[in-house]
Amino acid sequence: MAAIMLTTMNIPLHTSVWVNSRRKSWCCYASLSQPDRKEIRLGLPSKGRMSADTLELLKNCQLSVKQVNPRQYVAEIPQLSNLEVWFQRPKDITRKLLSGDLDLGIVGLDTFSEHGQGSEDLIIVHEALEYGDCRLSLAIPQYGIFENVNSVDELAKMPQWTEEKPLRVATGFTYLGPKFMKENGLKHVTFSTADGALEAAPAMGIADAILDLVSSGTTLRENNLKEIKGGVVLESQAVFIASRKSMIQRKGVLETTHEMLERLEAHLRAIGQFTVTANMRGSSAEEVAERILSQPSLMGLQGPTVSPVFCKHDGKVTADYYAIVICVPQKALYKSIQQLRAIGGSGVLISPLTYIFDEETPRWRQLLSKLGL
Ligand SMILES: Nc1ncnc2c1ncn2[C@@H]1O[C@H](COP(=O)(O)OP(=O)(O)OP(=O)(O)O)[C@@H](O)[C@H]1O
Ligand SMILES: O=P(O)(O)OC[C@H]1O[C@H](OP(=O)(O)OP(=O)(O)O)[C@H](O)[C@@H]1O
Ligand SMILES: [Mg+2]
Repeated sequence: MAAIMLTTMNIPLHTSVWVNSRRKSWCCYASLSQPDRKEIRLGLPSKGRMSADTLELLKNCQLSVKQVNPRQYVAEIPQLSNLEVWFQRPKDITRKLLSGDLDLGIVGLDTFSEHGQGSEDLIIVHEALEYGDCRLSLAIPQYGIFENVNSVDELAKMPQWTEEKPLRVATGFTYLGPKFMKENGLKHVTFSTADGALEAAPAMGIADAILDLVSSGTTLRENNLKEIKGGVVLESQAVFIASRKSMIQRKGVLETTHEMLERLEAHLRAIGQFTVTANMRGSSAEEVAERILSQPSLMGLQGPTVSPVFCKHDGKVTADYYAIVICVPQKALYKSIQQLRAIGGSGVLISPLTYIFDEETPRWRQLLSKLGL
């Protein structure tokens, strides 16, 4: 941790550092992009829903975060040299990427969209880390004047909303909320905000509608609220984000981004995929391959690997059997086994795949082109 302590103590004299004891995080109003900082900084969610799943994902990518104790906000990933992990609230991760105090981060797309506010300096490097699924959705009461209102259009057409008496919406999403209402033709709207338990606002008479995150829908139902057609502002899951400036200007950030992206993609691509090996009698590798390719569930990622199994008969080495290896998604597994058997496959072995490394990750190309490189 010596390097990290050095960074903290290296803050220039003109910097004002303030400690917010309630949130136990510190912010730095110094030179925003910190050009002299040598370490690469990755922001990860400090607590809440995203935290454990983020650490689990990185562990599965062989990027385990080493945290000395859970109350410490800084850690490291030994596989990634010169990288500091800073645990922060998701919204602060986005803000600190914008200010240049972090270079990389993992947050929900909802937080990214709300607090990133479309900034060109923030880039989504991987848009689907496959956890933290939820949607930002508009909800209204199931009762009273809303009983027969089931879509945003119907809500917009209600005669009740006027300049003097606008639709009152409670939300923590004060950037995305107004933007969505404007785009959907809701002219007379006012917003109020709160940090949590927004679902109580309509029953308390504070708001007519709420705009909040929904995953199971239980909280809405328990509070007699309903989602409406056209009311989903965005579908969210965890995303890997980076600062454009950092990737271009700060030494090592682009390389670290590449390594993380490769590992993330290799792991995520392998989820739910299995390698299937089997033996098959045949006259040649091509003939066996043709039989396999005649079955729709046996195509594999790039067609089957077919290798001869050599035996010695009467002093002569021949290949009567072929070993085949294919990659099959879990949902097609049983069908694949049936199809393999139908074409003469025997001794079928199945094992889960851990990583699939492609020649080049498709997202890496996209990233380079976004960066103009
Ligand atoms: N049902 C859900 N409700 C809220 N967030 C969800 C839900 N399902 C997934 N998420 C994801 O988890 C994130 C919330 O994580 P967390 O609770 O750590 O932060 P937070 O509540 O925004 O932080 P804070 O406590 O500072 O408000 C959301 O931004 C979203 O991406
Ligand atoms: O659709 P569901 O599965 O019911 O989840 C949605 C609820 O979860 C979140 O609240 P959280 O638990 O973070 O509490 P808070 O609103 O007080 O922050 C969100 O703000 C919703 O209220
Ligand atoms: Mg919360």
